[in-house]
Amino acid sequence: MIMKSVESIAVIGAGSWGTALAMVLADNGHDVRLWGHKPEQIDEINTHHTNQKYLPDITLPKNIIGHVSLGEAIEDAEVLVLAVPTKAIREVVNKIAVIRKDPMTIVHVSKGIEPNSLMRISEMIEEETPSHLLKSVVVLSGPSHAEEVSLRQPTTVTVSSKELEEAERIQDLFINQHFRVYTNPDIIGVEIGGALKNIIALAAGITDGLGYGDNAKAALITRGLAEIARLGVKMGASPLTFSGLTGIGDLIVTCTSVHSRNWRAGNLLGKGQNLQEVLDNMGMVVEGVRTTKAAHQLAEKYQVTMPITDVLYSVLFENVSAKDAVELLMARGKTHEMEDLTNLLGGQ
Ligand SMILES: NC(=O)C1=CN([C@@H]2O[C@H](COP(=O)(O)OP(=O)(O)OC[C@H]3O[C@@H](n4cnc5c(N)ncnc54)[C@H](OP(=O)(O)O)[C@@H]3O)[C@@H](O)[C@H]2O)C=CC1
Ligand SMILES: O=C(CO)COP(=O)(O)O
Repeated sequence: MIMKSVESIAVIGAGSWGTALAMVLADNGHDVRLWGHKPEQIDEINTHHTNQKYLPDITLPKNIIGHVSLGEAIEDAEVLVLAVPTKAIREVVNKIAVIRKDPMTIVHVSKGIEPNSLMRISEMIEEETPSHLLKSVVVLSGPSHAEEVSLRQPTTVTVSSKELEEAERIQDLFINQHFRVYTNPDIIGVEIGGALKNIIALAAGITDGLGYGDNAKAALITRGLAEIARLGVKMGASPLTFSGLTGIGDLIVTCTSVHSRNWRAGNLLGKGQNLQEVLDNMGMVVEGVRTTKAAHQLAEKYQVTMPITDVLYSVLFENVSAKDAVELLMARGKTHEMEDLTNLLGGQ
């Protein structure tokens, strides 16, 4: 039994992931305030202890208190868990910065890269928060579908921060017998792996939707990992991070699960629906679409070859058909699987 001190924690964003993480923190005995911007949803959370739109048929612990007032939610909470889609991060952090008086630790759990600025989420948070208000930024990431976490099924994640002690402190807040939390000092690798796996999950959904099989999916996962790592290392990440939970781990869970919104969106695209139709019907965030735009720009900036990202970009934004995209990938010029052959051959 792990003994924990009780903290007041504000979870900002009452969608699937914010609600599931609020449950983990509430199970650990913390005083959890869950902020959402829809009064009827917060009323449902406080009255019925449910969040039917995002986690149907799950009963929430009674120590999760819903708030529509951001000021009330973050008051006295030294740790804030940001669980909104990447495109809402700046807006929400701005609102917090206006209200907040004391320094805070922000834990973000979102998986995306901002197009054009090409910033990781921790960088966006740092840019939007006055330095006297920001104690530290921690990212929590890894193979973790909210649907399974809310059922208290075994799950492993990683936390990372520029300050190891802060990551360890957040590890302590979340860890329990169902939810195992590791630390990793490589914040660049953790954020890049979490964001870019959504691109590959969209592609895996597409090949499933087209009727291709396990060979295609295994190819996407392994070659997807290769291009994510290639970019990540150029951006300053450790190559080892991509063989961990936030790299291959998250790729596996997202490319192979019907829980994944990115996989589901890709699947519908593969079956012939158009992007707008798919996104309109999803009702939840599909991060991989914007991140494909950002990764396409990153590949250009860092001069990295990212064939899967490139063909997915052409499907999403240039009207190339899914079937043609797969043919384009298969018809690429021949190449070596491992890029650094000299190292593999022992320096010969
Ligand atoms: N779901 C999962 O299993 C996991 C998700 N993640 C990541 O977590 C992040 C959040 O995803 P998830 O919770 O699943 O997404 P959902 O679509 O389930 O929920 C998003 C929540 O954010 C709210 N929101 C959106 N825009 C704003 C805004 N401008 N201001 C305030 N609230 C806003 C939505 O409100 P509304 O209801 O009004 O739309 C909703 O409550 C994503 O980056 C995702 O990649 C990471 C790991 C697992
Ligand atoms: O990141 C996730 C699981 O680790 C959730 O993926 P989706 O956003 O595709 O549902």
